[in-house]
Amino acid sequence: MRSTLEADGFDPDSGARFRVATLLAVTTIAAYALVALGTAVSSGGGTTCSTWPSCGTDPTFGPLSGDQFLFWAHRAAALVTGLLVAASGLAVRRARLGRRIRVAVYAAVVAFPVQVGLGALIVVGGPSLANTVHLVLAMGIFATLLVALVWTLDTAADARRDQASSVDPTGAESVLSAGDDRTGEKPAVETYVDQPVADPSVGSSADQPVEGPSEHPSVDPDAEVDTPNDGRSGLRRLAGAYLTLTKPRLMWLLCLVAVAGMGLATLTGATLTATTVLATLAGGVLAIGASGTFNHVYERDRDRKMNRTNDRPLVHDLVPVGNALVFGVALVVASMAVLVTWTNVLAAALTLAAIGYYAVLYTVVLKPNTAWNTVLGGGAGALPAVIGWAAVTGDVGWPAIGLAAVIFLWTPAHFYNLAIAFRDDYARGGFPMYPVVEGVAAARRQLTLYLGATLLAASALGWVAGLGWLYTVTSIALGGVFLRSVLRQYRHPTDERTLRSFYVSNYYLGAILVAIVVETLVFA
Ligand code: HEM
Ligand SMILES: CC(C)=CCC/C(C)=C/CC/C(C)=C/COP(=O)(O)OP(=O)(O)O
Repeated sequence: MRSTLEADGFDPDSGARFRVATLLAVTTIAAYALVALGTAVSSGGGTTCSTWPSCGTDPTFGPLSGDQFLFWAHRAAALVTGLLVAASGLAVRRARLGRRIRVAVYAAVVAFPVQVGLGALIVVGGPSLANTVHLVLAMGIFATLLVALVWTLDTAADARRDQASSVDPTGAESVLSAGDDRTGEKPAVETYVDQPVADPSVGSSADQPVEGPSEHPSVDPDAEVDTPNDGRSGLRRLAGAYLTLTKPRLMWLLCLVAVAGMGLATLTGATLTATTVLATLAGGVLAIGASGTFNHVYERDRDRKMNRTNDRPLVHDLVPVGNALVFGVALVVASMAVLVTWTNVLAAALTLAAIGYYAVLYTVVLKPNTAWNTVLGGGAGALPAVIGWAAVTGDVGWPAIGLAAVIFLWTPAHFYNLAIAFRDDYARGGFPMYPVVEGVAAARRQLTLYLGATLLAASALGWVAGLGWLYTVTSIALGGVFLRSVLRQYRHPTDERTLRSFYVSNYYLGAILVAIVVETLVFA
């Protein structure tokens, strides 16, 4: 039986496709390093290098300054990436991959020498427009390669499914198409059903004996705290229940976002005092606690239906709903009092908006009604960047908006991992999360593209804010780790790997935020 891919003139060997994908992945990560180094080089001042290609220095003798190191690293990365792009062009041609993949990779092959020419023009004193075009084209090359890579991985997974079907057209095909997510490697135990869940509101997959993600015991940070009858004294259990309502595990990263926003604000020359830092963090923690509490109250009936959340305090009446509401309101009042007293009205108003965004816009309007809930909901988590900046300066600035954009784009790359792993659970709860509505393959594609956009936004932020080598090196290293982690899901789409990407997403963001804080507050 000829597979559909063969009928379309494709090479049916999934192994060959995955090998091309590996080369494309390395090329894409190298292209990202090139973009990140490029933004660092152009924001670090164009005077360090005055000649091309020698940079006016000999790299083998004498210590290089930080800027010279970045210039040399940029040139070395350009050389390596150029060779990889050329090799990728040859590889997609030889593997007879689909037309759109070839066109995308060839476009990168053609654009690359143009980039080199523009780079040389900038160094020898070309117009400033050349700098902007150089940067935009670099981002375009990265984006084109990433899209080609995603298409290649998709066709490789399709080919693998086709191959598995043709090996066993009766049993395996039906198992794979109905129950597996395209891999055929470990059916039934750890892989996903690659089809949307038909009607999320009735949790259609709830009755299937799904093993793995939906039953995963450890990802819910609240699980141990909430478990009723766990032998703790009544008072400690009650305190634990109230603490759980505030969603404490989320706080460190959101606080780090706010501190990074404050750090960026100091680049304007504004002074940062210990009072501002402490008050912003205290007000922020109280605000996150308030919005988390309202989220628990509103979702208590759906939480009861989901394995991941059915041990939450309100599901077990550990806290009466009325008390939880009073607790939430008290936290809002305390947060506003702290922020107005020790920071400023703008920071307080933005925090109130963030509470409304998460507790009402996301929880009540978006989450139960649209698969866009995560994308649009990302604005809530992005606001702390602007809040931190506003607490220091009393206004809103571009670097803060740049950081907010990074968080906004990062959110789907963060949460879709969890949504994929727990898609049956979300379906049970009646939530139209993207993988529930559109299927796992589409969600993974989206998350990869959002990750690419996050990496580009992080580079743009480095450019706008003039961040230096620590931020650049951290972005490249952790960005590469995050991208690799997500790309590995295509080849090994298990819940374990998907959840690993979820945690890697937090480490990535945490690391670049720490780099911002160190560069702006420690190195300054
Ligand atoms: C629409 C936006 C977001 C959604 C839907 C989302 C969803 C989730 C979910 C469901 C969890 C599991 C923990 C739990 O049950 O409470 C989680 C964990 C977490 N999220 Fe997000 N998240 C979003 C945005 C953010 C943002 C903006 C940040 C910080 C900048 C963040 C940081 C974290 C952290 C630190 C964890 C804890 C991971 C751990 O258990 O160690 N999230 N997120
Ligand atoms: C300053 C301030 C108030 C900021 C608020 C921003 C905020 C708390 C963003 C986090 C969003 C988040 C972690 C949602 C959790 O998803 P979920 O609620 O869908 O998770 P669940 O399925 O576990 O309920």
